[in-house]
Amino acid sequence: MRELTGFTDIRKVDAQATRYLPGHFLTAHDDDGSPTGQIRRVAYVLSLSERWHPDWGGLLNFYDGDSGQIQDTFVPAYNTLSLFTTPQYHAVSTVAPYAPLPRLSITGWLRAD
Ligand SMILES: O=C(O)CCC(=O)C(=O)O
Ligand SMILES: [Fe+2]
Repeated sequence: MRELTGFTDIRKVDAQATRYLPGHFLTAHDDDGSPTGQIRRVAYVLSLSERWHPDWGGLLNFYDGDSGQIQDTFVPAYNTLSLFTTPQYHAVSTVAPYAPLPRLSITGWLRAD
């Protein structure tokens, strides 16, 4: 991961398993860990929902700063690892009431603290 990302000071990784059900969401935030002493170089999302349709929500949207404009979207895709540098504004859109599956993933940060 150091070689892939170019951050040679990465020395640990944390992880959390997440399960978004209909109605779940994550509002815009930038993953800045400095208030708690964490140095988060790269965020990752390992998507584990076996199939997913964008109509079901749960989209990982990236904002252009805090302007509210969406500049990129990652749709959950099974067994796909998404990486992005932090801090960067992003959010997970609300999972639709009719989504037939939970949005499953393992997420965390590659850290230099
Ligand atoms: O689950 C995702 O796609 C992103 C989660 C996230 O942004 C976070 O936990 O900080
Ligand atoms: Fe995040």
